[in-house]
Amino acid sequence: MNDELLEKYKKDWKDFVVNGIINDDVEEFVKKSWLRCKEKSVNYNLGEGKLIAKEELEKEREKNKELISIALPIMQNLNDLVMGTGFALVLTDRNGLILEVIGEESILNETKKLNFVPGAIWSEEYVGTNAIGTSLWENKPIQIIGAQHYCKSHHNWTCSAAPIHNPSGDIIGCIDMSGHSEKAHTHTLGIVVAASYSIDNQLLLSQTHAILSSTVEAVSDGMIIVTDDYKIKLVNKSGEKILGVESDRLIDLDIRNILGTRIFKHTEAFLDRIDWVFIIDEKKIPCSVKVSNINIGEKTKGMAISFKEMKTVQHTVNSVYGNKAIYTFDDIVTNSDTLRKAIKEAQKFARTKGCVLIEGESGTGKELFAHAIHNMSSRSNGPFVAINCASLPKDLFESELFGYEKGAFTGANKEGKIGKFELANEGTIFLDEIGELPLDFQAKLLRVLDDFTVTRIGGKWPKKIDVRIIAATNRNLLEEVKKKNFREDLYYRINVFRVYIPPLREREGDVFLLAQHFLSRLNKTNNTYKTFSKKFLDCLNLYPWYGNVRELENIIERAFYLCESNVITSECLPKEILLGSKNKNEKEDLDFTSIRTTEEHILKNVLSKTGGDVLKACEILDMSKSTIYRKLKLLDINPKEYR
Ligand SMILES: Nc1ncnc2c1ncn2[C@@H]1O[C@H](COP(=O)(O)OP(=O)(O)OP(=O)(O)O)[C@@H](O)[C@H]1O
Repeated sequence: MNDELLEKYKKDWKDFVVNGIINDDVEEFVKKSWLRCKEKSVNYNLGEGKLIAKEELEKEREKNKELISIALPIMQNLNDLVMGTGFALVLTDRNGLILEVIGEESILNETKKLNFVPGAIWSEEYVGTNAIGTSLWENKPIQIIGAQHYCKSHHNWTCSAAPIHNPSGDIIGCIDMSGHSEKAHTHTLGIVVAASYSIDNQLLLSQTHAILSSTVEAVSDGMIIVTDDYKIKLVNKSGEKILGVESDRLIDLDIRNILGTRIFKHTEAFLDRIDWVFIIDEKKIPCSVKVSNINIGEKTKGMAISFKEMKTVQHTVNSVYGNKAIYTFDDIVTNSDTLRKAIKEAQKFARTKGCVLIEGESGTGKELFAHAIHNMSSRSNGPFVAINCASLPKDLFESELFGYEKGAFTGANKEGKIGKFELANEGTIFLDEIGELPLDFQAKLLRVLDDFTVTRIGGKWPKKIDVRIIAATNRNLLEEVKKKNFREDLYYRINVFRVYIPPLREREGDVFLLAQHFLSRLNKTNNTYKTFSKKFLDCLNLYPWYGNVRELENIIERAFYLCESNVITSECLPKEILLGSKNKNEKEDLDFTSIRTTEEHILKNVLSKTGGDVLKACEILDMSKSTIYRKLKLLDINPKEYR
């Protein structure tokens, strides 16, 4: 700095402070600052920074923790560069409070005398025009040389300061470089400006990183970030939970050690989710995985791997579809010794792992038993997936039971579909009406039962499944085996434990007991106190109940709602029950052919009334969908012919 200029500054200062004259060539920002100082009656003979208490300084440093942690390393680098040139580097908060000072010992000893130390406020208000206070006021980089300072004690100094901004653009502090006035150089200001930009950028990066980290932590999926050379750099909390390890153990590990190499060659994994297995400490964790490239410009700099445990996928689908067993053995109402014996046996079987075959006429309670067996088994916390083999179109068997990969066939869901066997993993699959299973599918089912693996349609790898099979039928399966409608090997495979549920007409006392049971349930839900008339109960007792408990349940419900008084009378029974009960003995003597003929007659009649609409026919006949389809098949009736 040339001496002439330093002398000129001194003269300008004297003219202003002593004579009250502002020379025209005084720089604008200096002029404005001097006027502010005068207005605030700053004492130009003082100029020592105002010290705050130690505890207050600690509080302020805590508040500015992030700023200090980012700025300090940058200041230290700068200090190493300018070492020996007689400068001190200072960091302040937004009010000019000094948070950090670094520099050479000799210069720090001098600055101490002016309270140019941590804990001192260097705003214009306390020390007049100076680079720190003035740049914070002006919100721009400022250099103040010699007598441009308002206070006389700073006239041997030169300071250059630049404000620091947070990512929203607010001033949060400033960085300053101070030295003797003869060392003043515009380059010093340039250095300070570069440092403040660098701090601004680091703050922005730190904020972006914080946003990214909390986003990654907020997602419920597991997430792993890897570099382009497969090194793991981040694992979120959900990821740690799914994989059962802390991220410390995974950081810097090659992802291929736990996910294999093949997935990274699989284009599908980059386009969509794919089922894959993590292997950690020899433990296999099947997951649904998606890999996404992290691209910066044209270059791939790493990958983001998101994953869900297959168990969670299975659990979500099961809770949406309500794949749960709701009944227990306590829900089975009976007075019959034979049924009690069946319950005892079923309870024994429930505790084993073997397949159970439940036989009984339609509506006897086979599904109820299946629920109860599942709920008493060790799999009771797992899913219970029921599938009715009679109501499933032949073409859909495989896709429903085994699932399919996306794009496996025309018309398939484009995301692919998880099959019932996979959904039932660690639980039970209930194959109702197994006797209706087409022969070609029986062979496929047998293969599943042999090795407990399933391969989705269009899938490349078989998946191991852990399911218990409960099957039910209202046919005489052994007869079907003899007729070659059912595979003998499959019959013996599923018939490990057999439960036979006797028809309602053979269960003494059950009609009355169940009728009362259904009535109290209805009374409870409707808050009523209805009872049955004696004649009503007599009619029930005389009726043969070929539709079993389901038919009885429907009749009671119908009578309950039809009957307006508190006593349910026989008038609320449908004609066929009244008629049926009158002719019970005759009915029991009917041979199978005559029942078959009657059923055929009724079904055809109803179908012609409903125009071939099977669902409407179900309603009219109080029959389940599966029963009606089974009967239609048995009687060789094609509903389409009635349209
Ligand atoms: N012993 C019982 N106690 C209470 N409710 C019963 C009993 N048996 C059957 N039910 C009820 O009767 C109805 C029919 O039972 P379920 O569906 O289990 O019969 P199913 O033999 O599986 O019939 P289908 O062969 O037509 O599928 C259900 O509402 C069930 O809750």
